[in-house]
Amino acid sequence: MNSVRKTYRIASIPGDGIGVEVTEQAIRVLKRLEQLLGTFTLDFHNYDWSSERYQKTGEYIPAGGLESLKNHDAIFFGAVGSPDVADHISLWGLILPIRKMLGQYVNVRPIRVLPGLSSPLKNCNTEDLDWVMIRENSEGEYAGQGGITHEKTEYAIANDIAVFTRRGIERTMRFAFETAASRPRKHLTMVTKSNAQRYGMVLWDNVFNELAPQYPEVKTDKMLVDAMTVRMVLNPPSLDTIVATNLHGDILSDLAAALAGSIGVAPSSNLNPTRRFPSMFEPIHGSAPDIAGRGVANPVGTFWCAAEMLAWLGEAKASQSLMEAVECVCAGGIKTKDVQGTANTLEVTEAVIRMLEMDLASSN
Ligand SMILES: NC(=O)c1ccc[n+]([C@@H]2O[C@H](COP(=O)([O-])OP(=O)(O)OC[C@H]3O[C@@H](n4cnc5c(N)ncnc54)[C@H](O)[C@@H]3O)[C@@H](O)[C@H]2O)c1
Ligand SMILES: O=C(O)[C@@H](O)[C@@H](O)C(=O)O
Ligand SMILES: [K+]
Ligand SMILES: [Mn+2]
Repeated sequence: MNSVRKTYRIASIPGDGIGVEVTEQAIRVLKRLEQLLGTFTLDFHNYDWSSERYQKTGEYIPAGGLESLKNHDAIFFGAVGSPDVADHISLWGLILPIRKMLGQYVNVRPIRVLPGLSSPLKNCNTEDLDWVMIRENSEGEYAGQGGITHEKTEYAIANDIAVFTRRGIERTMRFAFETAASRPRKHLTMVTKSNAQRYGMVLWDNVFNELAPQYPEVKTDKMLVDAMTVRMVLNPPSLDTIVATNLHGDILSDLAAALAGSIGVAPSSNLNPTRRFPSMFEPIHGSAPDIAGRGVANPVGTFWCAAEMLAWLGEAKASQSLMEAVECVCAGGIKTKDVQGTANTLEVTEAVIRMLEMDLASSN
């Protein structure tokens, strides 16, 4: 059978700090995988959008930049944030405009205790923590509405308005129900704070309750976000798919990653499910200035992102091979310090490449 070799145009935005370190290594792994499989080409275009660039030019994204991202099949992102730039400037200068302007309205954050890694929780094994968090990715406290007046006076007044729209909620909830339905346990937990926030969060709950009957195969429950933190820690096996607002999802996904061993292993997919514009794949962690430049960052979260990106592009075999190689390397104890290992970023990367070579070279 003649199969057409597909080419995917990938925009890479390494960003700042360890974002640059882990992205570089993940691209090496992806390029080796491409060579070994010989069934597709990943055509990377590097964008130097970073805090350094902002300090030089006054902008993270140059004029026309967002438009040029639209000419890609996917975006591979590292992290943004620098001790030299206020965090709200960097976030709103780079990552949030991409999420918003490219319609990436859900942020999918799967997490598991990978083989060879351990949870800080007692008796929490691989099969006990296997979740996927669906984070609303366009509104809530991140909607961008708000302001400050009487700044720098004793009458300063500031607000960030939490915005919830029926449309924004419904598209996220539908994605969450579909995700839950596609998983063996078919269980969806909705996270809310509708006891204190009586408008936006009540609309959030109501849309969820209205949609639930349309997905009869999905079992559901509801958690107030404070109690959710307790359940995540004390009863991880009781959870499967989770849907949360932008801010709650941001916070709970860092907790989830820590419970699975480290923030350094957790991936995220900023998806535009309509596929009108490209989706963006990035580890959930930030630029980690405390360890940047030392070559010790855990690249596993970014490798997992690479696997998620391949799956989204339709390269299921490549995605699976990559994830299997990453899991074998973790199981073999080649791990960074955050997951109780002694290897550095490069050593983990090279071990993953060797594992891919062993697995795939023979089959081609
Ligand atoms: N989407 C993004 O790009 C994104 C996400 C989160 C934070 N940030 C930004 O990153 C900067 C730092 O934020 P922070 O310190 O709150 O969060 P962070 O995720 O960068 O780091 C939190 C802690 O986890 C550790 N860590 C993170 N990733 C790791 C990895 N791969 N391997 C080993 N250890 C790892 C760090 O060393 C640090 O101790 C800030 O400017 C923040 O705004 C950006
Ligand atoms: O707040 C955010 O959305 C990001 O900075 C980051 O924390 C993330 O999790 O993507
Ligand atoms: K990131
Ligand atoms: Mn976060």
